Amino acid sequence: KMSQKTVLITGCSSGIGLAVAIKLAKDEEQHFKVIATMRNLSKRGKLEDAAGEALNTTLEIKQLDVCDEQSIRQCIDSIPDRHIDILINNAGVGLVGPLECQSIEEMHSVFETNFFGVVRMVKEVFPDMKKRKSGHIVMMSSVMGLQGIMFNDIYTASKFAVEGFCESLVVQALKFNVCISLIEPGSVVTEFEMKVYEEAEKADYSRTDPETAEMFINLYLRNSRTIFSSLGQTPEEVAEHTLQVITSENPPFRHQTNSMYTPMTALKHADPTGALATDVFYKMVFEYDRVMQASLVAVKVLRWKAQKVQQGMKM
Ligand SMILES: NC(=O)C1=CN([C@@H]2O[C@H](COP(=O)(O)OP(=O)(O)OC[C@H]3O[C@@H](n4cnc5c(N)ncnc54)[C@H](OP(=O)(O)O)[C@@H]3O)[C@@H](O)[C@H]2O)C=CC1
Ligand SMILES: CC1=C(/C=C/C(C)=C/C=C/C(C)=C/C=O)C(C)(C)CCC1
Repeated sequence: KMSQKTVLITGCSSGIGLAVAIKLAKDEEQHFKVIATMRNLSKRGKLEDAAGEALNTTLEIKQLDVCDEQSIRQCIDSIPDRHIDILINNAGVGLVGPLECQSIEEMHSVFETNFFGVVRMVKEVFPDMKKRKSGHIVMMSSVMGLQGIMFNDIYTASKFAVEGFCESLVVQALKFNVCISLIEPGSVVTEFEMKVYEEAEKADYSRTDPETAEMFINLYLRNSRTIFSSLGQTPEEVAEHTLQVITSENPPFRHQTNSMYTPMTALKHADPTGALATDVFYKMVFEYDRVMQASLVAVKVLRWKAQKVQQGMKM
């Protein structure tokens, strides 16, 4: 029987982090001891409810803010021998909109969480893993860690930073028998989406020109909603992929969870000048808007039908 592995996950108050924590804690063979962390323990209710019997058996909740070195140190020091087998860097925030409407402080805070949050965690955990000659570090990256998407300039840059960081670190890690994996979901239906829309609603569009504001609201936001409702995965689907990655005999360095996004991330490799990727995105946004909307509706219908068939088979 496989021995129990200690898994520390960041950002477990909602969404993907919560789903991964629950998935691993409810593993039938109890392969995992989950340390589900969140920056604000007053938000623990949802995780506790979902955990049920797993709470305080295979799942333990601890405070950890990826932007606060002291809270990271405290949390990890509280773990017996500081022994973490698998670290899942999930905590992250989004930011959408025209650059001119965003303050440098907001941008800093995206990088503090999405990039430096990962760096702080890895800095604290990697040396122990190297000493033990074992361990696995997993990042919740994004397809936006591979391909930029209009009006996600800063968020995309923060995920590219994570990808570059890992690409560099992975070779050293391999020498110490430590694995690194980047999980790259496309759109996932979580509070993430709502949070960025709410921020977008509060934004001051007088700081940009009317044409840009119009593009953001009528092209980006509208298409983005359609994309989430047609291509969006559930956090449980991403959790299933995460389980596959951490239990894999030979864990992949990169893993996309939604094959619908794979062609989009391959464009830059098909044409190193970058013209193909830029051209395809330009056309999708400005010329084939209606074709794209129509095909997304078709995808939605097909997924809905597939779901019905699946439900039918279960009965
Ligand atoms: N939703 C999507 O479409 C996609 C998301 N991702 C990535 O998945 C990850 C999870 O996002 P998702 O579940 O969708 O979004 P949610 O907003 O549902 O969850 C984000 C989590 O991160 C936490 N968090 C934010 N800042 C900090 C911090 N400083 N310290 C600790 N925790 C923090 C939040 O805590 P709090 O409740 O306190 O704010 C929350 O628990 C992110 O890294 C995101 O970039 C990747 C691809 C697609
Ligand atoms: C594909 C695509 C679009 C939007 C994609 C979106 C909105 C993806 C969201 C991904 C997320 C949220 C990843 C999180 O890390 C556009 C620009 C509307 C039109 C062109 C094609």
